[in-house]
Amino acid sequence: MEKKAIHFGGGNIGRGFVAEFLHTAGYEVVFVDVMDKIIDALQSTKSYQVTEVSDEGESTKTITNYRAINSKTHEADVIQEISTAEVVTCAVGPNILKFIAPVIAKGIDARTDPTPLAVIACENAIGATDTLHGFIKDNTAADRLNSMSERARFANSAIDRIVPAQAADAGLNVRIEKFYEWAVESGPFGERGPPKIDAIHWVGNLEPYIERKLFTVNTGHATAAYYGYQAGKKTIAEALRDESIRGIVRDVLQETAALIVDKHEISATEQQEYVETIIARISNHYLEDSVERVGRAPVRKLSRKERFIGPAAQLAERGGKFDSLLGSVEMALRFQNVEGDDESVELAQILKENSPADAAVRLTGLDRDHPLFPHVVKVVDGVQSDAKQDNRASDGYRIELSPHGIWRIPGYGAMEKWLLFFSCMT
Ligand SMILES: NC(=O)c1ccc[n+]([C@@H]2O[C@H](COP(=O)([O-])OP(=O)(O)OC[C@H]3O[C@@H](n4cnc5c(N)ncnc54)[C@H](O)[C@@H]3O)[C@@H](O)[C@H]2O)c1
Ligand SMILES: O=P(O)(O)OC[C@@H](O)[C@@H](O)[C@H](O)[C@H](O)CO
Repeated sequence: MEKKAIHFGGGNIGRGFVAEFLHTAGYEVVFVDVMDKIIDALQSTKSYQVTEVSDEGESTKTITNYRAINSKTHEADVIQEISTAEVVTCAVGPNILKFIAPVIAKGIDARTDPTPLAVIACENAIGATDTLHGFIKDNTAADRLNSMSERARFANSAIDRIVPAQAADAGLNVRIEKFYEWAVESGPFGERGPPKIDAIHWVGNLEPYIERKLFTVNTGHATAAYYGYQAGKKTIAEALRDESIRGIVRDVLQETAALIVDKHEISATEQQEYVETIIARISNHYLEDSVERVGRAPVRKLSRKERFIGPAAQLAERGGKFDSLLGSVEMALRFQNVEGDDESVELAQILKENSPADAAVRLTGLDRDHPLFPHVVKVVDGVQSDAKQDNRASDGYRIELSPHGIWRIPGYGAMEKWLLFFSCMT
């Protein structure tokens, strides 16, 4: 019988990465999504194309052998498919895991196959599969919990491939970078071993892989996005062509490199090479990756285990340097009321309604006695003070040099951008 994988989230990484590699590994892929447009397109086509773009040119693969189900309207079908599949993956965003858990729990509960289902969440988050597992347990009857490992095994993953938002007329086709890395824990599969998916690098200990990825690729990416946004840049590549932003990204990645080298068995030379590869990857101008996509969901990105506070907190605990990371935190806090980004509106509201310390707790989840906490409160205070000044700004303008060497008139987004441009030119 043909191998079957169920993939939640037919978006960019779902179609351009996970489904591509499941397809190559010989799986029929059943996409599950809630967006009618994506489901309709997947149901009415027999193939789509994944095109890798790089300096070496373009290379296209055709993905076939898939079906699609809308879980909003056909939950029973999804349960039935999960009950007879080998693998369940997802790439829906870390905040959506709680919504897909109930249907996965029902599908797992309905299984009779002696081989447990392999569940792998492919999100940019530390322990995303553990988080999903927790929600699945919450949706499983108490008397079925002890035997759940006979029906499903849960493995965390680190997934790396840049898939920007696609052109409006692209349909299902996806343009992506050539580079990819997919590391998944092997331990949860025990003696039976993991499923055979060649693109996956199975590892005993995922922590070095996920921390190195999140605290280099995503920390650098988000830093370029937030500084780039303030400077009026459209894409990450454009932001990184600006020497001052490129320098800031390098400074931030020096700090996270110190943590990674100190904590994991990764040499300084190896990490430096990795940093250079990442800067080259995120500078790829063929991808046209917008600063808004990479900066999306700032509340999530400012949270405790995420790309800025995660490494800065660990560096503070170890007596390391973290001021460049604080600069990225400041720029993330300034990513407010961005069109189409609900979290950027929520961020503005949180900053408006809370004291600096309360806002810092709410956004970062840091304990008040953590060594990083007073530094974050100071940054929050600065951003809030600027917002208050802006409200009074009709009386006149205040021009200041930010700690990161950027001239700005706080609150005057567009003028900040011109001043940054001007300060970079002089
Ligand atoms: N794009 C990248 O470069 C990249 C790379 C590595 C990891 N990731 C991670 O992959 C995840 C998805 O990112 P993306 O860029 O593909 O986002 P995306 O917005 O393109 O795709 C998300 C998809 O999930 C679907 N979805 C939302 N709620 C759902 C639900 N309840 N059930 C089923 N589907 C649902 C959406 O309709 C959408 O199709 C994120 O965690 C992201 O951090 C992205
Ligand atoms: O997906 P996010 O919002 O966590 O982060 C945005 C980008 O940094 C991210 O999608 C990268 O493109 C990806 O992590 C590269 O592997």
